[in-house]
Amino acid sequence: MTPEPVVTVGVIGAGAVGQTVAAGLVASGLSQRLLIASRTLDQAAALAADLEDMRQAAASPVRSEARQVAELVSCQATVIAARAVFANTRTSEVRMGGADANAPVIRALATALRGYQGTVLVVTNPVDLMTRLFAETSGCRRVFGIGSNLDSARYRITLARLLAVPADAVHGHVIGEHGDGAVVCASTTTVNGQPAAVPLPEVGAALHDRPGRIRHGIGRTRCGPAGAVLSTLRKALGLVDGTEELTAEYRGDWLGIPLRFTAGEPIACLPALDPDEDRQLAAAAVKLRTAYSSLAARRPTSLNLETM
Ligand SMILES: NC(=O)c1ccc[n+]([C@@H]2O[C@H](COP(=O)([O-])OP(=O)(O)OC[C@H]3O[C@@H](n4cnc5c(N)ncnc54)[C@H](O)[C@@H]3O)[C@@H](O)[C@H]2O)c1
Repeated sequence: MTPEPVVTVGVIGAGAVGQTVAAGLVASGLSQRLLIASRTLDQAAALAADLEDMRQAAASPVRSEARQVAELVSCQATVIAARAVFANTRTSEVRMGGADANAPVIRALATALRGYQGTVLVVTNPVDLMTRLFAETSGCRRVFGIGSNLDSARYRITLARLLAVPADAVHGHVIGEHGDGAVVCASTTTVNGQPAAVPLPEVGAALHDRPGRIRHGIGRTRCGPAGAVLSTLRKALGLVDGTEELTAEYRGDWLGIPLRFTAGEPIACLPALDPDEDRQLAAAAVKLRTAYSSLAARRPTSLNLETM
């Protein structure tokens, strides 16, 4: 009998999100091996040691090792959760506040992983721009951004709470930007298979406030994005079929769109939109296209590891 192939997942960035994703991978056994890279090898080695302790204590089969970024080319999938050191003082368009600081990090990682054949999941914000930047700089084919699936998960639990129904009775998507240009697909949302009356102002306010409340309480959002990463990895690695709302190229723009994965292969499946949702999606596309062009037009600053 031929042995089962070993699935190896890479995680870049040993901070709040990277740690939570990595711990989720060790706990779930979704992959057999985990390679960690970060700004320094010492940082990656520290997280790998902590994860090895977890493996031993929890009797998990998943081994963790520290590596340089370029060595992650052997991984079937790689998660990018790196963040430059900068103070984000924005109170609106908060995620966009990371564009200039994080772009050089993403460019450097994309250059190191040029030609990579595996799946790349970008978490770094502003995720719609950073996903496109990584894809265009690296030339990698399978690059997706995490964000709209987290928004969709938050939408479903929020609507379930507002309508006093179980969360798994709610089906509906949030697409467009992972940010202020998110589009709630209310017209196709169902509860127990029936069209739902979505209280859009309450839903919008809850979606907008939730990340800030989490950050205020525990410093960073980490478990929600990690859940969205693990759920996407299962589909992208072909372990299960299903739909995730991910940043991907769609009709020339990069934004959050539902992708249906079958045996690991994605197909875009945009739900029917009413005229208002259609307008909002078009506005999100223009906003992201414009922000990306102006990011590309600004002179790339060289990556200085000492200042990160
Ligand atoms: N898309 C989403 O849904 C979502 C949700 C939460 C957070 N995020 C984003 O994820 C990113 C990470 O967040 P965090 O809270 O884990 O940040 P963090 O500051 O806790 O960790 C960032 C890590 O990246 C490492 N790093 C910095 N430069 C690097 C480089 N050049 N190469 C490799 N590693 C490098 C740092 O050393 C650190 O370990 C942020 O941009 C954040 O806004 C996105």
